[in-house]
Parts: sequence; structure tokens; C-alpha cells
Amino acid sequence: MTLIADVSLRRTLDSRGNGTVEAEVTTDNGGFGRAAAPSGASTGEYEAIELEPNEAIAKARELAVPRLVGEVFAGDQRGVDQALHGADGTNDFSKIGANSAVAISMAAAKAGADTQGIPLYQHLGGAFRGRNFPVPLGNVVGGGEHAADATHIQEFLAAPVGAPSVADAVFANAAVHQEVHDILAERGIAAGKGDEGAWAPSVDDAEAFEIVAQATERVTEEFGFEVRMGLDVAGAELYDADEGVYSYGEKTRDTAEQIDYVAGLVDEYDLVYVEDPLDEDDYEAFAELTDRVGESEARSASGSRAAKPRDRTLICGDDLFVTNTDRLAEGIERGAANSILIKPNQIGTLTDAFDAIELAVENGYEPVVSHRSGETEDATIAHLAVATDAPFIKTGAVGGERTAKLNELIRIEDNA
Ligand SMILES: C=C(OP(=O)(O)O)C(=O)O
Ligand SMILES: [Mg+2]
Repeated sequence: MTLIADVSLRRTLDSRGNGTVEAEVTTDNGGFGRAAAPSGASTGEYEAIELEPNEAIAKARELAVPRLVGEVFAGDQRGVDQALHGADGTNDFSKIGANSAVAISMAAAKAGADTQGIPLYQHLGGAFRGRNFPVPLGNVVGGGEHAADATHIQEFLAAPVGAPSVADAVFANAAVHQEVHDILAERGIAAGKGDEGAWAPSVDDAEAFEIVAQATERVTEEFGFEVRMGLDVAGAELYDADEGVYSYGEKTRDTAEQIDYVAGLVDEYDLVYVEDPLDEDDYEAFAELTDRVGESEARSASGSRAAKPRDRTLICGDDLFVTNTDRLAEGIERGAANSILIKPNQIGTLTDAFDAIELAVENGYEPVVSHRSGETEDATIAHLAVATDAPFIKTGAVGGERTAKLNELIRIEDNA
């Protein structure tokens, strides 16, 4: 094992044009790792704290770097992340910033892999990883906090669950994205793109469902494997706690109506994945919805598919769990959701993200590794997903900072 010899930090650009923290870790024997922090827009209330980048960098230089350089082995990820927690001293990284913490944590992991001459996913996950690949969830239409004057539901996702390889899945999602463009053009609807590269047309959610369903059907036919649909409702952003309702423009739904609405969408569009359908404080409503649609069951008696059992729909907690084992433990106890979104910067270190994944898997919750709406060319999450055998990764469909992760998955699959 080789000690960390240097940690350098700088402010670089993210995909929204904001500053972010980039970290470089070098080791005694010349190992090197570089990583950068992503950043959310529809952030959960209970996430670790992101500081202004220059402030985060100054604090990390003062408090964290001295605890790492010459003190911790680069391959000892728990040691690195413990040093970061020790330097910060709070439970939400509000002192050095979760952006500094996560950049250093990921850069150290890359340096650890480099010193051993193995890929990052193998360093993190062990010698037997690299055979299973996550299904990429591709954001093809979106609005909410990611685009003005577009859909209320934040993300309409393509889910190529039948793809024989990750490369096929990645290209299927890109094809759905293109189909959506073509269908919008057929309908005479102009659309720009939101923060994650999804189309952001000024249509209501009902029309977005129609368009994405049509696009996934066309691609299913063209590619010869099943491409289904998923959603990130980002319910906390729609929820008005004073009124106790979810607001879709003029239309509002109370919690019981919201549960009915989402359960109806699961049936109507055969949704494979629904993230944050409800408010981030409402474990009870999450549990009720999970109970209704979260288990495999015979499809209710509607039409010709009545006899076909429905796969389990993943009800995923993002803002609900914020990659935090305490919040996940509460969810497990209360039966809220059956899946957790894993965003390392929500919690600040790779160790904490790993612990959340392990707790999830032990309890039958599916981990879904995820990007943020503000991203960089950093591809650590691709390796994290492969290292942990995560069944899904959410990292967009197109756009350089999104394809950085998707192309990395293709390379890992290709043993490149
Ligand atoms: C990726 C997401 O958006 P953000 O990064 O803005 O939280 C999300 O809500 O899942
Ligand atoms: Mg989300």
C-alpha cells in the first residue's frame, strides 16, 4: 500500500456553467486520481451541504488535506473517508463542503486503483465484478426544476430492460431520445433541452406520456428488445406542505389522489421505475404506494394482458433517502419504497454511498446509482454501479457529461 503524497484542489466548470470542485490525489509511488463533484438542482432537504466551491476548497485545504497527506494509504478507502469526516466534524459536511469531500473521496479511489494497475470498478468491487451491467435509465423528456415551462413531472425515462448488452441499451436510449425529437416535430412542437439533455417541450404531462410511450414502442420494435418507461416525479418539488397538495399548475392532488394517480400511471404505462412519487417527508405515503404497486402481482383484470404477471415496479427514494443509511433504515422499517437512489455527493463519500448500497441490498431494496443535473466529465458513477452490481444507473441519454458515463460503461463491458 502506498501513502497519499499530495491532494490538490481547484475550481472547474460543471455542465450548467457553475463552478465545482475538482480534486487530484497522487501517491508515494506515482499513483494518480482525478475526480470532480456534481451538483443538484432539485436537491433533497436532507442532503449533505454543498459549499460555494472556493470556500469548500479553502476549508478542505485547511482541514482535510493535512489529515490525508502522508497519513492515509490511497487504497484504504474507509481510511480516506474517515479522515474526511474527522476533518469536517459535522454530520452533513457543512464545514468542508460535501463537494470537496466527494471529489477527494472519488479521486483517492481512482489513485488507489491506479497504484494497483486495475480498473476502478475492480478496486471498489473486487475481482469478480465486471460481468453484470446496470440498465441505464435515460432521461428523454423533462421539466420540473430542470427546465422552465415544460412538464411538471421532472423526468420521463427510457428503460431498455430487455437489452442484451449495455452498449445496446445505451444506443436504445439515444434512439428513444431521437424518436421523441421526431414525434415532437411531427406534432409541430418546438423544444429545447433541459439540464440533463432531455427534451423540454411546453406540453402537459399527459401529452409527454403519449409521446414517450410512442417513442419507446418504436424503439422496442426497431431494436427487437423491450424498452419500457420510468419516471422521476420529484414529488417534493411539487408538494405544497401548507396546503397538503401536489401542484401540477392549476391542477392539485392531495396525498391520497397522488397515490392513486401514480398507481394509475404504473398500470397504464407499465412503468418499471418511479422515483420520488411523493414528498420527501412522507414515509407513510411511500409505504402505501409501494404496497400497491411495488410487488410482483397478477395484472388486474383489464384487457388482454390480464393474465400476465406484472414485474415489480421499483419505487425509488431519492430526496426521501438522500443516500443516507439512517433515513434508509427508517424507510426499511416502515416499508417505504423498494429501491434507493445512490448519489455519492448527497452523502459526501464513497464509503457512505457503499454502506447505503449494502444496507439496501441486505433488505431487498434495489440500488440505482445516479448522476446529478449539474455534472462533469467524471465517470466514477459508472464504475460504482458495476462495482456494486447495481441493477440500474440513471445518467441521462445524450450530452457530453452524460455520455462520459455511458461510454465508460461501454468501455468496461469491452474490457478496454
Ligand atoms: C438527478 C436529479 O436531479 P438533481 O441532480 O437536480 O437533484 C434527480 O432528482 O434525480
Ligand atoms: Mg430524483
